[in-house]
Amino acid sequence: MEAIEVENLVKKYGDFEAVRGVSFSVKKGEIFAFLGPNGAGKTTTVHVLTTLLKPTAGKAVVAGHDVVEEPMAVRRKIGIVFQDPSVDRELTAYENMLIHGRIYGLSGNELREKIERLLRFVELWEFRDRQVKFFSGGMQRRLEIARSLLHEPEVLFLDEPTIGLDPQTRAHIWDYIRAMKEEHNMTIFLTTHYMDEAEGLADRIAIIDHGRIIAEGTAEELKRLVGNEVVYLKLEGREELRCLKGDFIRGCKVLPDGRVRFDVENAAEALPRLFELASGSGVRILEVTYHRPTLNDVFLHLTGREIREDGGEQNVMRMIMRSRRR
Ligand SMILES: Nc1ncnc2c1ncn2[C@@H]1O[C@H](COP(=O)(O)OP(=O)(O)OP(=O)(O)O)[C@@H](O)[C@H]1O
Repeated sequence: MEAIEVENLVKKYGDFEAVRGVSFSVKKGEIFAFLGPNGAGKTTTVHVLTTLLKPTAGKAVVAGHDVVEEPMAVRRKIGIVFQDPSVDRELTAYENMLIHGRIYGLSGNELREKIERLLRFVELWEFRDRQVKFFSGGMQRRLEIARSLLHEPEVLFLDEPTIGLDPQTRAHIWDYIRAMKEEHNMTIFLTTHYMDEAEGLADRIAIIDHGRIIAEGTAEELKRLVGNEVVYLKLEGREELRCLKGDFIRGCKVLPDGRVRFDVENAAEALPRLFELASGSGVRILEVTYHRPTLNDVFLHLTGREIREDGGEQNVMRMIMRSRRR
């Protein structure tokens, strides 16, 4: 069954089309990532799918309900972790959980047990009575995740879940996300501009740019769009023998620095075969390097631009500015 189905979704702000006809579907139990640079339309799409914004055109069905026709039914079945912090900083972690649970009609022992289980899950149980304003950014994000799980959503939306966090905290949050999928078969839709996050977490990735999906597939499928993997060998031996011949070698070029570049389908599989060919031809291998395309190469290949890593910093600055304004 599809947990999310989106057809030709369009969202305009005035005359500006932020989402320009996107279509995709996400299967139940799948982690699906929207990967794209700042301003690509990721947050806008999340806001439409979570019923916070009405689409200008197109159709979106989440957890079996149309986002325009049955917004309340959608809301009951989804959890959201926003890009900007939304927990109450004056309250304790426990109080934040309690209020959120009550909004969803939970109470008594059931609510208390869930809060304990979830705060333990995100390793915040011992800090439950501390006001959130004394939490680090990572602790706040973990609390937001715990809170979003209180009503056992079928589909969880995470908008840039690790933006601005240090590498160790990011790794922790990735573990929680994987555990939610594995232990609860939860469908997770996440947006990110971090390629390692999309690659490390998502079963499938849609690359979004200027409001359009420009490619979709598993990380491996996307990388194949770029074409070959490349092995560079520094060889010692007769020059005319350096372009080793083999049916798995798609191209070979001697570079000005003396290294030889081999285009192959799969570098890991090609390496031992290149070693064999070299020793058979009496050529000695002095140095080996290889390059497998990254998702950045895919983005570059498709758009001619890079997904800029420093976009994260811009976002962090924006978050700081926004929280100062509050
Ligand atoms: N309320 C709004 N009014 C006008 N334009 C908007 C509004 N919200 C977003 N936009 C514009 O729509 C485009 C898409 O924004 P969106 O926030 O969806 O992108 P994003 O991919 O999530 O990027 P980011 O991670 O920076 O939020 C951007 O050009 C943005 O400036």
